[in-house]
Amino acid sequence: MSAAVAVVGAGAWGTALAQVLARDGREVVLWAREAELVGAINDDRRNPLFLPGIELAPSIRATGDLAEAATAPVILLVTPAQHLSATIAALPDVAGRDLVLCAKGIEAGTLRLMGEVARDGAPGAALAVLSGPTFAAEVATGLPTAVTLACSGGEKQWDRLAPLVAGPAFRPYYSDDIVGAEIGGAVKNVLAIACGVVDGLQLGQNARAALISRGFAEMLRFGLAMGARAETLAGLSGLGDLVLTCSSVASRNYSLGKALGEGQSADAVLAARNSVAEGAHTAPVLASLAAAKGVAMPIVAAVVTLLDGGAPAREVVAWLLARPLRAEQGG
Ligand SMILES: NC(=O)c1ccc[n+]([C@@H]2O[C@H](COP(=O)([O-])OP(=O)(O)OC[C@H]3O[C@@H](n4cnc5c(N)ncnc54)[C@H](O)[C@@H]3O)[C@@H](O)[C@H]2O)c1
Ligand SMILES: O=P(O)(O)OC[C@H](O)CO
Repeated sequence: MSAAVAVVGAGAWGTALAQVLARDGREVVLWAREAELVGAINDDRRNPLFLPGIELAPSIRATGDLAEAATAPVILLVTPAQHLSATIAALPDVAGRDLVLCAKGIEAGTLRLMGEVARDGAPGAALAVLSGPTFAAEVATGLPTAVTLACSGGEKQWDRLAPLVAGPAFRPYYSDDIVGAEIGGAVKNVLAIACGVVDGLQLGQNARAALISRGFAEMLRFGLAMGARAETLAGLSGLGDLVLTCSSVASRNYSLGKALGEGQSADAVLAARNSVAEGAHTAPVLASLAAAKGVAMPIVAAVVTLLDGGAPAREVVAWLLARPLRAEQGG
């Protein structure tokens, strides 16, 4: 008999989500791309590559067989955004299943949001997006948080998914705004890099707060142009995750930005990591998409310049501050 739920991707977030779903002995199948992780999870109850130091629930069963994971009626897709399309293409037919998208990013080249990638790759599946302020290590140790669970299938789909996802310390809130939930998670990663730069340059807490606020204005402008609802962007998957990710070195995106502000190059920082910093991939794609929609996103443009090594961080900040004065609200 197949498990009630499968998690595809055993990085930090997929492993933490498996831990949430596996409460009360529920069997969860966790697909790991790395063969050594299958043994480590099944035999040692550990994920030493991506979530070290956490003992995993006994009802999590790792597999290296994607087809086996795909037999579950509910499948959480937790690969990095740039690998979602290839992962879906490798799945057997998942028509009629619930696919819960958990990656936060926009696909390079095609400029597709994760929902578009999944709709194209798995046309008959019922899509949902799970997104919010969720550092994997905190979630895996049972610290409380709340997320947006946006369901393309409306309340009927929510009734299927919410009881699976919700736990004593993991509280989903219903939405039907798939695009809004996706955009918050993708854009906040780029803005977190910018916040890290501000802190790497030691520009002060006022500057960080100002940047979060002006960054949110960019997220809102872009989101509205893409068809998102303002209240979704102001919720857990938008502002909530932005505040989290812009405030802590536990964020891979923020810590990348901090290193840039301290004078390191993006290439050097990323080459030393095995974990993903989605904002580095999303930034140029987001800048292209915003340009195509006629949406001004100066902070995002500044992050693109910094990631490319196009100018020193202090110069990029000076450029941002010297832009023409304008009204706080508006495009
Ligand atoms: N870590 C978190 O706290 C957290 C929280 C919420 C959302 N997310 C999102 O979840 C997604 C996954 O991030 P993560 O933190 O679990 O990853 P991670 O940085 O912990 O691990 C990297 C992951 O990338 C996978 N990978 C590498 N190359 C691949 C390929 N060619 N095909 C498929 N998979 C490949 C690895 O197997 C591994 O699962 C990202 O979009 C991230 O933004 C992460
Ligand atoms: O470590 P980050 O920057 O990828 O952030 C992780 C999560 O998205 C926080 O919600």
